[in-house]
Amino acid sequence: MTEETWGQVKNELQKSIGRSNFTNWIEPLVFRDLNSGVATFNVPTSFIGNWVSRNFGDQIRHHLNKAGAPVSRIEFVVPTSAAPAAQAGSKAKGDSMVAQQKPTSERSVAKAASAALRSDDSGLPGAPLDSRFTFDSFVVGKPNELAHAAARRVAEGGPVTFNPLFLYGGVGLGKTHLMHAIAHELQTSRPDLNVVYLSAEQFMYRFVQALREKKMMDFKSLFRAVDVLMVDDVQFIAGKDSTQEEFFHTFNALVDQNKQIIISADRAPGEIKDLEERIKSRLQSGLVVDLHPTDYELRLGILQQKVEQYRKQYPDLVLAPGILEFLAHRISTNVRVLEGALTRLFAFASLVGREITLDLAQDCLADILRASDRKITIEEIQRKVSEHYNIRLSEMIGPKRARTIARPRQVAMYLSKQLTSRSLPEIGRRFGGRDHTTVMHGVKRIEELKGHDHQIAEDLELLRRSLEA
Ligand SMILES: Nc1ncnc2c1ncn2[C@@H]1O[C@H](COP(=O)(O)OP(=O)(O)OP(=O)(O)O)[C@@H](O)[C@H]1O
Repeated sequence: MTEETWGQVKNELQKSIGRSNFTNWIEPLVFRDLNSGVATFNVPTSFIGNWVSRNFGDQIRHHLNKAGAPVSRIEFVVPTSAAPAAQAGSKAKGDSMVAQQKPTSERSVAKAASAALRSDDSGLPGAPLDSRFTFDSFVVGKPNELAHAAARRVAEGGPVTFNPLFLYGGVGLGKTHLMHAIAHELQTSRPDLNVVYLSAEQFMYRFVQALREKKMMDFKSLFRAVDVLMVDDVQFIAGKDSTQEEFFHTFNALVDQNKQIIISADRAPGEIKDLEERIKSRLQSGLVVDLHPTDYELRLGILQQKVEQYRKQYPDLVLAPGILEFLAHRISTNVRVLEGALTRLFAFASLVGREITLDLAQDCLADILRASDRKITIEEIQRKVSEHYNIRLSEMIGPKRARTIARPRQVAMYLSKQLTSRSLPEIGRRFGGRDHTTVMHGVKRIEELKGHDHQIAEDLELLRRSLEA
């Protein structure tokens, strides 16, 4: 990749993210080199690197690939001579921040936070939205239909019926996408509303900054003037006592004014460790919906949609039959990985000017395919089995011995033994600390039943297929 390509990409980025974002976040990046698919940029501070990685990483990669640079990952490096600055937290989506600097001081957190506050034109506390995350580009399938329907309802901007809307699910399953989609929709249909989206991490930075600069009143009034507040990845504030406290007050103030709140996390409120009980119960008081792991059909739908998008720019793209089915089958980790695989495949094919065949896909995605080799977890088994028999997950691992609970529990134990490499004691531990002999007994019982009880045999087959999908 040349300086010129980066120049072109910068022009594209300016169009898609707006001038202010561009000046704050993209202009400070200095292209260093491109090696084995990794594009490296110098950044003045790790805060900027983390922010860019989180908020614009996918877009930068997308435009680089479009401009013909085969980039699968982006790294941001703070040159050692640069002054130490803030660490914006460790979570960088896909792309990474290579920190070559001293640890964070509180002062630098405050500095970083003030950069964050300046990040939008309006002076409001929101973070930038990704223009690609809309309802139109969100593919709906069984695993996410409820979350999608709830998000749609909130996006209508009508009277607040459930508050908060709490969306949870594993990495890369579309929580951020749905939240941005709600924000886009509301910005168009209800421009009068003050809609604010930010991550829990950003909430904390702003809070810390306000404390240090003795501007708590400003902070409070800024957040209390919001009509719709969306906080992404709320698990981040677990264990951070004063941030939790402030979050709780903000939350209550907004709910009291009947303002809509939307929260996301990687797990259900009750399962977030080190989160105060009163916050957990507040978070549970509205509608809690989860995004289930993708199934084969949803993955295929997402891939088809991405190809359609891509075809608009590259009408000559030739895909051999069965490629998308192959990818949907083999890459079941998360949607981000699936998208990354497709982007890499397109970039590679356009670089070498070849049709995308199964061989090419296997070759160019070998590492992703290896890493995605399906690993079924006991938690997934417990969840699927509870759903199948319509019992609660807590009952599955709880003490009840009634047949209606004990049988599904034994089925889940049996499947855990069959489909994972966990030992009997390990399985016992995951089932509410049961002894390995209990697990052994459960597994044997199901083996026996399977031989003559058709219903059980059918249940097992169905569950196995859905777990391996
Ligand atoms: N149903 C879907 N249709 C289309 N794209 C999707 C869908 N689900 C996820 N994606 C895409 O997958 C990528 C990851 O999604 P997103 O960032 O929303 O995940 P997340 O649940 O917020 O993950 P994390 O826990 O890492 O924050 C995005 O590019 C998003 O557009």
